[in-house]
Amino acid sequence: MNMQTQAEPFTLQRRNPGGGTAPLRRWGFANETDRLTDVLLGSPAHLKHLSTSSLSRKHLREAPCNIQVAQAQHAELVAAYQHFGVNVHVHDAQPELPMQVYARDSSVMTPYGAIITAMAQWWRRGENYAAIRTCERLGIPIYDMVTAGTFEGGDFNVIEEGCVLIGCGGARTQEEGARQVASWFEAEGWEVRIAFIDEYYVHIDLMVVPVADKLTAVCEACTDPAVVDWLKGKGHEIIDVPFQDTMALGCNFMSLGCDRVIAPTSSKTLIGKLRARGFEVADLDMSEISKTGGGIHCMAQSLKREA
Ligand SMILES: NC(=O)NCCC[C@H](N)C(=O)O
Repeated sequence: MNMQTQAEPFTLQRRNPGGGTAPLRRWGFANETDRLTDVLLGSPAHLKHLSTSSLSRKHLREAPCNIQVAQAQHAELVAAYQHFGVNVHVHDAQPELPMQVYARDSSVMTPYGAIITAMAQWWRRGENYAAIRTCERLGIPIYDMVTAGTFEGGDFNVIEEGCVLIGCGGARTQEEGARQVASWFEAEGWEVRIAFIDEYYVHIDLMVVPVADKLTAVCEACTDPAVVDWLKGKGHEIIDVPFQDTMALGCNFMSLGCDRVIAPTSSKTLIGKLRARGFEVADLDMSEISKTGGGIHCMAQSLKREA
């Protein structure tokens, strides 16, 4: 029997309310640092530089994004995934969705299927419906959909197998949404920690991103020290990313597993520390596209990772 015949059928709600939902065979991952085989990206075809956050507003005032350059930078990102042998899946581009390039946010992959989130800003809400269609097209069963307030995918941060850090800034992910998702994963037997952050930072994946097993990049200058202690208490080594780099999305990179990382060129300290540890780092100039408020991690959703 091949993988395809073993794949679970597409469904709109796979979650077992009492917990014990079976992990998927065809899609998903145990953690965010195993070898990435399939990634979901969004097209920048209809990207617009909108006033979405303090960070994007600052660039909008000073030097708005050159969309053509941003699109070329995104093409380099796609090429990098392909270079590393990752299968790239892309949402169908829709002119009504100017932020669809940030594929991390409208849905979230889990070991049990995708969560359809609930975007906070009206110009991103349609991305949730588009994500349902993408799941149907790719045959990814939906675990569940967020119905209690708003919840954005950049706030669902799998720290290690069976452990998730949920960001809650209020403006994007509301406490109601965070608690609903937390309750699902607690029922599955996961350790769940909610991190309250200032809405200035938009999502928790601006400041905390897993690199490898027990190795996590954190901007210690803006991350709650209790979260840093919690990570250390779990045996994680921390790679500290400077505040200024973090504000330029320098802590927002993608682990491909097997000591390979895609990171923004501007994040010199992180790249230096990773290379010193023997990591292969593909560094890409993301400076133009990131003016619109997100980085490499925000633009990617792991669909499948293999141990
Ligand atoms: N996970 C992320 O941090 N995503 C970045 C989203 C950027 C987009 N301009 C937004 O503000 O929604």
